[in-house]
Amino acid sequence: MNLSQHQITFRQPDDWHLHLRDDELLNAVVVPSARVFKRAVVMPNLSPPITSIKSAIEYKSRILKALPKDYAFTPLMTAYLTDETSPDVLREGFQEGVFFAAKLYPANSTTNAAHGVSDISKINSTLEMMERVGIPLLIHGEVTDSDIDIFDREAVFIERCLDPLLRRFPRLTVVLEHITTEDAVEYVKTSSAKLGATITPHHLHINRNAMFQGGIRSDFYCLPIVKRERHRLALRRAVTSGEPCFFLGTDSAPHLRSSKESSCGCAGIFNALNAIESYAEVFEQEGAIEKLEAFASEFGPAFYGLPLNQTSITLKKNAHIVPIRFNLNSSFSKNEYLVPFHAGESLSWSISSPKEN
Ligand SMILES: NC(=O)N[C@@H](CC(=O)O)C(=O)O
Ligand SMILES: [Zn+2]
Ligand SMILES: [Zn+2]
Repeated sequence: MNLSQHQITFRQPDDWHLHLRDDELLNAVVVPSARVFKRAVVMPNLSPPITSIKSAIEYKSRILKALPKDYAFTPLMTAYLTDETSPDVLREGFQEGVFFAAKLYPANSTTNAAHGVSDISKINSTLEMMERVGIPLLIHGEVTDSDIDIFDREAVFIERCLDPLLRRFPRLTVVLEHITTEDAVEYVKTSSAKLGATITPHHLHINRNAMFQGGIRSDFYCLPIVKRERHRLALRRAVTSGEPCFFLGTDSAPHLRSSKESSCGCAGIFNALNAIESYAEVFEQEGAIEKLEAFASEFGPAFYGLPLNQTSITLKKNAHIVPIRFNLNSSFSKNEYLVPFHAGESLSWSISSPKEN
């Protein structure tokens, strides 16, 4: 890492949790991610979800086709687990290099999770196979029981589902995605090195007040829902702790304006436009900018046993206002657009294009 007051150059980062969507929206959102990140773990919660080898291969080729020619970007594809997942298909897809990991959405826990797993015991044989073969399990860690308060769903998931799962499958590689609580930070930190966690930029910046600042603000609604201030502070300590179990995953989750501004708005924050700048802001505020590289570019590959990127990126001290809209092309209705995270706010760092070392 080359660090001065005005510029930081560091190993090119990867995004270990990303929603790229499909079709025209994919074409619009892939570029902001691919201009910064070398690799990204692409979430399979499309409609219909990515459950077969064929659909993953086809989706990957649509992603690559949506990239400008000179972009070197590797999408790492995931399989969406359902009650009906065939362990043989998953194993074959992994061994052929199509699937990088499998994603567990508890049924109805989040966007496009209706086909998710209704009860973890239903996928026992799949989990046994994953542990044996070495397929990582990525988890949206929230229970869905209506009697559990939405702010407690992650902590209850850890206690009721994750902890028993890790006891049953101690050699399974597991990532608890987009953690949002002090409880998750403590649990992951004190578990075996087989358990890691991704942390988003937005959960480092906002607490639950943001959703109700002067009115209801659906742009700050995502799942797991943002929590109290003490949880945000615990997450900030986690990312700057230098603990290798915590690594970067933006969970950038674009939804069209009509889906966000609605009486039943979708969960998800589109942060791909300025994700690395957003993380840099946090690390600088915490007086730990020198810890950014390990979190963004080293702990993820180390966790997954992948090579480190040999390219680098440069962030320059260049305060700028984030646009209030990310416009879409004419294939969308003219009322549609995306609102980027930090819309209208000032961020201190700007990225120059990635370059070779
Ligand atoms: N994070 C979100 O609020 N939304 C994600 C789904 C997810 O990651 O849970 C989406 O796909 O929109
Ligand atoms: Zn999720
Ligand atoms: Zn997500």
